[in-house]
Amino acid sequence: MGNVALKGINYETGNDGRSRSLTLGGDVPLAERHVEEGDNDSDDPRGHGAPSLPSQRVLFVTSEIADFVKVGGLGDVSSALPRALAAHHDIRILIPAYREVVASSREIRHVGQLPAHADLPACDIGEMTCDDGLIIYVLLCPELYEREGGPYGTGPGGYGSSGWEDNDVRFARLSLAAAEIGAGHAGLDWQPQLLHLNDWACGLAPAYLHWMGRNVPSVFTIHNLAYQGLYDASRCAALGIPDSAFHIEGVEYYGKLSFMKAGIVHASHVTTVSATYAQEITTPDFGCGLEGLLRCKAEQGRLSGIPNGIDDSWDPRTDAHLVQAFSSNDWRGKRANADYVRHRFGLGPSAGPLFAMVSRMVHQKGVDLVIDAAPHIVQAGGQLVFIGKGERRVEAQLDRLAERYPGAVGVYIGFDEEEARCIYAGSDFLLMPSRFEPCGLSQMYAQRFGSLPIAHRTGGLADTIEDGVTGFLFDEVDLAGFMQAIQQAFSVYHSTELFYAMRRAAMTGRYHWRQSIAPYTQLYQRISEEAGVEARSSA
Ligand SMILES: Nc1ncnc2c1ncn2[C@@H]1O[C@H](COP(=O)(O)OP(=O)(O)O[C@H]2O[C@H](CO)[C@@H](O)[C@H](O)[C@H]2O)[C@@H](O)[C@H]1O
Repeated sequence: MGNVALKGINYETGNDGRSRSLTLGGDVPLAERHVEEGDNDSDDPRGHGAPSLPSQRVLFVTSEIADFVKVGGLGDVSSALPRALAAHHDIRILIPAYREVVASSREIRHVGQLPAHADLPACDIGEMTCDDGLIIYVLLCPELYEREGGPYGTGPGGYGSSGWEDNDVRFARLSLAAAEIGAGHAGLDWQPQLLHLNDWACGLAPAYLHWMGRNVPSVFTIHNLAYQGLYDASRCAALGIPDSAFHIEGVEYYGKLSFMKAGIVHASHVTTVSATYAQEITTPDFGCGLEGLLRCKAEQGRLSGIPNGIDDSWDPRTDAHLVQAFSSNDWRGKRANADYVRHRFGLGPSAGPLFAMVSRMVHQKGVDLVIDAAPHIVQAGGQLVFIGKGERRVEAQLDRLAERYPGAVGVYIGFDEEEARCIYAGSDFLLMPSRFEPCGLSQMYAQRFGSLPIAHRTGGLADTIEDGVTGFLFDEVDLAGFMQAIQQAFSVYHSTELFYAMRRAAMTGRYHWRQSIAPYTQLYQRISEEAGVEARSSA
């Protein structure tokens, strides 16, 4: 057995070359992990401790889904979470019929129709069935959704509401369609018992149900509170929002109409995607002006955090996107991916660590800090690759960085899932100094692929990274704090045994969607029972 230590962490190597354990301070086990390949998933398809509660008919409403259109993490969640929940529920999805959806080779059967309402046009509902049986309802309205460009606009809008000029109409139409399906008004032969709505683009759905006088329970999940869907108050009439709703207890946010606030106010329950972010958004630093309302929801027991997971496709042993598969028993594939990434990004061969950033390039993600840290990383013998899309100014800064450090910094401005997977697989460290991070999927993907995240201790990053065990966390979002964590990463990198122990620990992270089935099932059950009680008492 070997034994090395860094900052209070003792590391023991097992004789069999497979079992490892990490302890803090040498005494108290912080995380004892027996690293066996393949032990990270439960055999129980219904999930860890999934309760034997009744199955529900759920309509999962989203503005992006990785099967067709993905801007960021919401696309991944929309593709994976309903599939995990389908083990226990009759769950179907509603998305706008974007150009990519209509152009896909899947058959779309027309199954429903919705009339115009205020300035929201009439539309049809199509149904498509995925290979795995998942049913997706698509909202057919070519004038709103069939366009060249992203789901929110052509620019660096991210989840923003300010991309396409008619985004208020586009996503009010989606919200109203969800409400109409929920109310049984769409002519479908299927009616959900509850709606599961995601982010600002679906925020008006529970509000429309409320204005219709329909008691359909709903979960509203906040993936990112910073994007709120704010519009001029004068747009209310066009969107079919009653005048009486425009007040501080309703959809008004400092004189504007807020889709996000509508969802929070009117949904039966609000969730967000990690326990820490659920707490953070009740404070002024993270609440984006909605902290008072969210605190109130929390006090009523109507705000909770259910962490995201990752799906089976993120497995370095089987991922066909990788240059070569690998596992914690065989690192040759990891090295082959690193060679590919270095070549692909024009970097020279190096014995130093490869740092990566895979991200929407926006202020939230702290890319400015990474740009400031880059010269220090290069000077210390590291290399850096960036893949991302976002604010034009940031993209230009990244291009300049690559020009300044040829052979040491590589940049790809764009979105490419396959390259992103190779980068997770090939890199040694993932940089994620996010100012806030509701959950974050990238750090989980990186861990799974043996790349240690270096991240700000916030939101889901704080919940999914064990500092010094499965990655590195720093407390203040400033260059000094970030650099300290980077320096720690360098010293771990040069302490080979510890580095490989951390890699192995990171790769066994138990972040699977199956773990979300039980908490969502309990929540669905609770809000359905409450809605039933309410209906009986008002009958
Ligand atoms: N250029 C590129 N090419 C290819 N892939 C790229 C890419 N840029 C980013 N990605 C991918 O986009 C996804 C990003 O997901 P994250 O959850 O990390 O952040 P995001 O801020 O988008 O999500 C928001 O919603 C999710 C879901 O709830 C929360 O986890 C998160 O905290 C919140 O900010 C990952 O799958 C990543 O690999």
